[in-house]
Amino acid sequence: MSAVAAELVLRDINLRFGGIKVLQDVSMAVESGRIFGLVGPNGAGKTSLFNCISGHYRASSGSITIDGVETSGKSASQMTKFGLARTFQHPALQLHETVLENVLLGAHSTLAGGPVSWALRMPWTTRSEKAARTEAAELLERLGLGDVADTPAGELSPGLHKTIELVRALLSKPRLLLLDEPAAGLSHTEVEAFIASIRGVRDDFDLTIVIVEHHMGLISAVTDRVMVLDHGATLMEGTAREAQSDPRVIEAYLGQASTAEVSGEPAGA
Ligand SMILES: Nc1ncnc2c1ncn2[C@@H]1O[C@H](COP(=O)(O)OP(=O)(O)OP(=O)(O)O)[C@@H](O)[C@H]1O
Repeated sequence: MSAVAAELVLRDINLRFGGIKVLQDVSMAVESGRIFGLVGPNGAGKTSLFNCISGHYRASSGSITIDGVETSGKSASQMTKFGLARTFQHPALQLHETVLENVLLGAHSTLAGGPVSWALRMPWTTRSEKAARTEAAELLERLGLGDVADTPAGELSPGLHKTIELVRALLSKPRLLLLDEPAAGLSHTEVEAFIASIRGVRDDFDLTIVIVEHHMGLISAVTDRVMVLDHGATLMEGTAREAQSDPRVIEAYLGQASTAEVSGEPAGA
């Protein structure tokens, strides 16, 4: 598989848990190299859709393809081989380990050999691990974490935890990157830094990116297109600007306790 940004196509995705319909006939197409936003009120089904794409959930029906190859039904670890990496709403880090060690957890899918040769520390494994360390250190530098590479992750802010997760995802050399609420818990300055860097990351690493996010300022600044989900179904698709002025979207958000989300104010900044 060539290392070119992936094309992602979803057709009629349905997801049910018992009698609950979490996703209903959701379709979307993300062209290679685009940054695509997935927005909608709380409980709309955004993370569930991510989970279907990343193999953490199995869709009840529908098709998911990456560069035309069917991937629905594949496990999360198999999806890594299709060039997919993701971050989570709540980063799962080893807080006592250093930033570098946490990032290296993302390198296993690209290390030579397997668990047996890693445990026996065979020469090719050691070489590969050394290369991963160098690459991780370079990536940390590139994303502004070079100075804290040897600091325990627990000593850093929640915003920097998100960056560690992003670096970890990039280390697996993805072609398709799913970011689940990258701005949640970030300060205003950290959100601005993320906005300033994400398009460069997309270009430098030749990625297609899908972002779930409530922060409409961020979505407007970085996405090419967005899809709005509500109650598990597609409400509209278009540019972020079109979404923000769409009466259906405004109404869906007005049903929520806070209307700040659609007006572009940061959530929790
Ligand atoms: N494993 C599961 N079992 C049962 N219901 C689930 C499961 N996962 C998600 N759901 C339900 O699916 C619906 C959509 O949840 P989801 O987390 O995908 O929404 P979301 O749009 O990401 O919300 P938020 O913006 O608050 O993160 C919710 O009603 C949720 O309770």
